[in-house]
Amino acid sequence: MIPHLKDNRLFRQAALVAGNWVAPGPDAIDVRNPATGEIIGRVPKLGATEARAAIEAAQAAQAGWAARTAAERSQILRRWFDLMVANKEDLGRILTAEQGKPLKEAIGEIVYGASFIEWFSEEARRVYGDVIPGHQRDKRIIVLKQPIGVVAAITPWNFPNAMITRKAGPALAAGCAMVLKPASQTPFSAIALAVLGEMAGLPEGLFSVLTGSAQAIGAEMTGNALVRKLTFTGSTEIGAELYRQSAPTIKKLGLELGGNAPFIVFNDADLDAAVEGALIAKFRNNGQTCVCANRIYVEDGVYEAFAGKLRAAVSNLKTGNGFDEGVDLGPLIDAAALAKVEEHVGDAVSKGAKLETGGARHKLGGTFYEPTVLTGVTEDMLVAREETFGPVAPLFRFGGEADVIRQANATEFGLASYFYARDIAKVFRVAEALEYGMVGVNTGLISTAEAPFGGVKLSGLGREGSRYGIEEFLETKYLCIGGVQ
Ligand SMILES: NC(=O)c1ccc[n+]([C@@H]2O[C@H](COP(=O)([O-])OP(=O)(O)OC[C@H]3O[C@@H](n4cnc5c(N)ncnc54)[C@H](O)[C@@H]3O)[C@@H](O)[C@H]2O)c1
Ligand SMILES: O=C[C@H](O)CS(=O)(=O)O
Repeated sequence: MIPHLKDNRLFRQAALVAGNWVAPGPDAIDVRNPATGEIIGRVPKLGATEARAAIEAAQAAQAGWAARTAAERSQILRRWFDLMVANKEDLGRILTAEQGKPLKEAIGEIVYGASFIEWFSEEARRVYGDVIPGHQRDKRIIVLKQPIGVVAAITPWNFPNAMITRKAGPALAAGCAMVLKPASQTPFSAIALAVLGEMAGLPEGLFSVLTGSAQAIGAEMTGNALVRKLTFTGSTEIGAELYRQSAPTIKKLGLELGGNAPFIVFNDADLDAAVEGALIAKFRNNGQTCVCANRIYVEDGVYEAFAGKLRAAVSNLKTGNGFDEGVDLGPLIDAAALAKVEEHVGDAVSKGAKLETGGARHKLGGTFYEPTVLTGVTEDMLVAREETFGPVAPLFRFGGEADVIRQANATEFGLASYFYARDIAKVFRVAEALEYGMVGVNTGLISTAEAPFGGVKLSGLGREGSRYGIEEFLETKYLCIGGVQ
């Protein structure tokens, strides 16, 4: 159970399948608090049969949902948003219990996640088509935008609320239905969203939440022809597998995948602002975000000054249980995540990097790790090539713009990137040269519902959020009307 909830209806140990709540069976999945290892609850282990039932119910519900006016859909989404905000403390407590991030940060994610429902409750009423001048005297050309239909969504553990609403918001606003499989580590945030969705008036069967076997549920989602769009957020490896599985039914795909973000500090940067930006871009969610600064490049002229400021700031970060007052960094999600962080730090130090602060498991034990700053990092180290996904800030030195652009782009990923500089000509040159879907200029926090979130290369396909985000859930139909004399 989750202590101190104001409304215990939000913590439900069940999955929502085709409008029915399904309780855990004998093969239930245990969900643990990553900070303590304690079991906080259990969810049913569902598979292809339940996924198929949910998809068929979604197909049936979607037609009626799409037939409603845009204003009617907008009003229900707005109620969903209002309920999320009204219950943000409870939703935050559920999120901290299953994911580990500090409660203040978890509530921040609820507000951020709710903003996608708010944004797309507004976009719902602005899905416009076109009327195009005919190519012949008797022809009229009309372009319609129509909902793609049944959408399958698979989401990760690191943002167990916002990665769902960033998909459900535009999908439902467009008139689609959704079958969701959340991460098994963090199902209760998704279930709480479904509870609030029912309260808001989402029709039965329109939104299902399936907990259980990722492979079995995923195979049904990718193989079932009724599913016309698959939207996935997670690792590039799994995203590529789902891409392959979806090919026989030619589904529309949305892939929000891994990252390897460079964070560049030029000689003319505001160093204090750059340190503040690095703290956010590197240590938000304990370094477990896809847009985290994975490589920090600092120009020769300010390297020592920046390294000293960052070391001092990181040394003040407090690691602990997300429910405890004043905690900045929670636990890593599991032992595998801890092992990867240790591997990256050990590899860097063995190849000559210097530990400025941290660099070891935290005295709290479990999956807690000390916030770490490394200097003297070079391109041959693992941290240069792989997504660390933990509280490790590796500082590379560079000399000159061309050098750092080459280093920054030397990766198969292309999600987020950041740089600090004040010369306006340099700002435009560097922003245009970086091969990424998103560029933060003099800021370390770029994620917002107003902007198109997404990447290039192995970081994925499509965009989420902004006016572009709803297009991902629409089909374009062209009418050619003849005989109009
Ligand atoms: N681009 C983004 O917006 C974004 C956001 C968050 C996380 N991520 C990326 O996700 C990764 C970390 O998250 P993760 O560990 O949950 O990723 P993951 O790929 O292991 O899991 C993501 C989701 O896919 C499911 N899954 C796993 N194997 C599957 C299969 N064979 N078939 C169907 N579903 C399957 C999981 O249960 C989970 O729900 C990192 O690489 C991170 O960069 C990207
Ligand atoms: O992990 C990456 C998510 O997209 C989190 S956020 O959108 O950057 O907050």
